[in-house]
Amino acid sequence: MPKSQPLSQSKERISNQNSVPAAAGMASLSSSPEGSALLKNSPPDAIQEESTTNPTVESTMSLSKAVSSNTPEAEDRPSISTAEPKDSNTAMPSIPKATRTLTLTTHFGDIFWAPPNTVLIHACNTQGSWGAGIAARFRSIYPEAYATYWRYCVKDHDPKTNPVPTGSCLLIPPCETGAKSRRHWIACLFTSAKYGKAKDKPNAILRNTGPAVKEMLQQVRDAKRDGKEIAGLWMCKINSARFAVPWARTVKVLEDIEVEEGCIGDIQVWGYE
Ligand SMILES: Nc1ncnc2c1ncn2[C@@H]1O[C@H](COP(=O)(O)OP(=O)(O)OC[C@H]2O[C@H](OP(=O)(O)O)[C@H](O)[C@@H]2O)[C@@H](O)[C@H]1O
Repeated sequence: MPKSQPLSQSKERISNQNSVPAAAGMASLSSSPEGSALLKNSPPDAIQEESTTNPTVESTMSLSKAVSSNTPEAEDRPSISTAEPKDSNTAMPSIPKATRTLTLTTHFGDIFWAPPNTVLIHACNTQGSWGAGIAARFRSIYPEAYATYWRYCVKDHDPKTNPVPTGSCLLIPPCETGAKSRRHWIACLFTSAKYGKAKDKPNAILRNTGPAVKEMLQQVRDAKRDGKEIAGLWMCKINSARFAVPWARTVKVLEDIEVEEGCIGDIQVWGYE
């Protein structure tokens, strides 16, 4: 396990706009639109229940059940009894699957302690800059992943003419080649177009966060389906420092995200506050 290192809150920005990083294996996974809600077809009288599964951690789980509402009235039924289904089950409406929402557990410590094959999740701008805060730590620990992020933002897209869409995610597989390098996936959530004073407003950052996380969950699911090893999802308190969005507001967005079938539904949040 790597040693704990002090949080980097340096105000200095590492200049990167003018330097082309060393090449690294491209690892962009394609975007897909937001997943559809499982209860889209629920009858209007569906009952919603909310329960907190574990009060000691920040977690929420929503369950929804549907009640039959489309049994035909007696007068609408055909008078010939053979038209009635013999097995009453065949007349039952299909019961929608329960939906679950994302569960967060909070942990005190450094996100870079994660075991191999963990996905480390952080918030990014679309300009190709990991210049400050935890992003600068990512840049120094994972230079080849940084090169992939930079190329995606600046070469595959163009910050001025064809920027990476906010509300999307770039999932970078483990790609460091150094002897001592850590084998981590890195999920870049594009929650703001710009950084510094030009960063998006908190409400826009929050609007971008839900779709970006959903896309990340889908990309992780697809990677697992392709046989890739994913040990779990670890996140820092995204948006909360340089992007200036109170952490509690981001938590609310995260805990409302519906987890699609086959997707990991738990994220460990690591930090020192
Ligand atoms: N080792 C560690 N383990 C666990 N948690 C750690 C940690 N080190 C720091 N934290 C915490 O991680 C949270 C996020 O803090 P950040 O300010 O970095 O990120 P943010 O999401 O608000 O903003 C994104 C923009 O910040 C960057 O820099 P630039 O704008 O480019 O200059 C990017 O490039 C984006 O654009 C805070 O709770 C820190 O305490």
